[in-house]
Amino acid sequence: MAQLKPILSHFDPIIPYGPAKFKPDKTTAYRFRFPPRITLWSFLFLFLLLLFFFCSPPSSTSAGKRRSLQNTVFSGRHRLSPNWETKARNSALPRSKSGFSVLVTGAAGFVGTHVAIALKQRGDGVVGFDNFNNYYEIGLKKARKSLLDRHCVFIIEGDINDAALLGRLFDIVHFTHVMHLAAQAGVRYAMHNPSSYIHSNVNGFVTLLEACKNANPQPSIVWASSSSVYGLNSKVPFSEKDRTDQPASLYAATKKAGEEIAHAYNHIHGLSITGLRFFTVYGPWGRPDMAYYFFTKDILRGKEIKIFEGANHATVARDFTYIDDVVKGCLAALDAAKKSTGSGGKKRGDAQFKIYNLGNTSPVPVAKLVSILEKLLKTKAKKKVLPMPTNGDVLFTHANISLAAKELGYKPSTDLVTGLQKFVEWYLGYYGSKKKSAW
Ligand SMILES: O=C(O)[C@H]1O[C@H](OP(=O)(O)OP(=O)(O)OC[C@H]2O[C@@H](n3ccc(=O)[nH]c3=O)[C@H](O)[C@@H]2O)[C@H](O)[C@@H](O)[C@@H]1O
Repeated sequence: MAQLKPILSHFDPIIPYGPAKFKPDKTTAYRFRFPPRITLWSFLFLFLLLLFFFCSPPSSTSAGKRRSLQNTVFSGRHRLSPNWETKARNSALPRSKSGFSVLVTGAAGFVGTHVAIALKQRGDGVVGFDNFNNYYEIGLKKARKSLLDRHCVFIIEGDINDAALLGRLFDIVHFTHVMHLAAQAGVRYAMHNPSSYIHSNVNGFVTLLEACKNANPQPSIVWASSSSVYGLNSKVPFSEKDRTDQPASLYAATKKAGEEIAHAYNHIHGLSITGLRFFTVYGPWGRPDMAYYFFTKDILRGKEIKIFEGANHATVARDFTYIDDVVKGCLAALDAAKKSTGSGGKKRGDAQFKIYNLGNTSPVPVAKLVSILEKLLKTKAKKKVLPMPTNGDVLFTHANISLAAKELGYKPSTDLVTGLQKFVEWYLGYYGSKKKSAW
């Protein structure tokens, strides 16, 4: 019985352990009948059964515990397809012996979809992982999933906070690499839903790193940090050596926290970790919460768009980076990632720790972005110039990419006009083919 107390207390801390001081009121007391003997025996049997269930020792290996997930159809709030394990194993198989086996988190997201397809196309095995949350239209995420299906990339619907599911996944697939792109993105949304940033970018990241740490073999990790970590840094172009201790948004703060957490896991557990600071990535299959995307939608609808400017009419500019260039940077970072050194959750030697900027090195004012869109859409925008709200935005971003160029061979080659042209073509095709007008 001594063992039972803490277990029961876990389930219902209100249940008292000592004899209950239960005083039946008179109305119930007079109706009370002593139960028949058969009922008493049934209760006793049930009680012993429960006692056996709760007191039986837990499986000695974490793998044993996870095995119980094998036949689970639901994990958290997510629905797993009945044969998800077989599908994941198959999808993770590289075409050649030297190919990677990569887990791509956030695979139904913008960058995740592109990276997963690029990896598959070059012969690597890929398993996608995404929680399909409703931060923006789920229909777009489902459409990206269909695209992944067509490229034979299997995607698990799960949350990176689901430690049991991740543990089970790492048991059945020995991933060589993890491309971690699942995150709560968006700079301004952090004002509305701050906890979602902590949930995904801090808790979720730690849960994933724990799973990687415990995996045998440990995978090498490449993950998406953000240009926003430079915050109020005014030294341009932004170099990886510049200060990143002045975040201007909670989003930036959680990405910066991610970089520090990654360092701790690298230092303690021997995980090989590479962080990539993305600079305003745009392109086909992009994110509807980003300015270039909703500007396109609003220009076509004839709806007013707001163009922010700094104090004294200072220009607001971004180092917009085209998706194909970022994908090349991601793949190069995976290729350059050295192996993790830990095993059995313990560090066996120093492991690689890297951070790279992946930008375009040519900032463009937001007003210029709008004029390019106007030309491509052959429609005049209804513009309203407003002071930049103090909700997390920074005035400008500009990447110094010499480190990524030197160590990854990273060389962005798409200018904003070319990239936006590809985006607009995709946008018109995607929403046009849905037969219902998006504008
Ligand atoms: O590079 C990054 O690290 C970040 O890039 C983007 O953040 P942001 O550059 O702010 O991109 P948008 O939200 O698309 O904004 C682009 C520009 O348009 C401006 N803007 C935005 C909205 C608006 O109504 N008007 C307007 O002028 C913003 O001030 C900003 O200068 C992404 O949303 C982040 O998830 C990402 O991490």
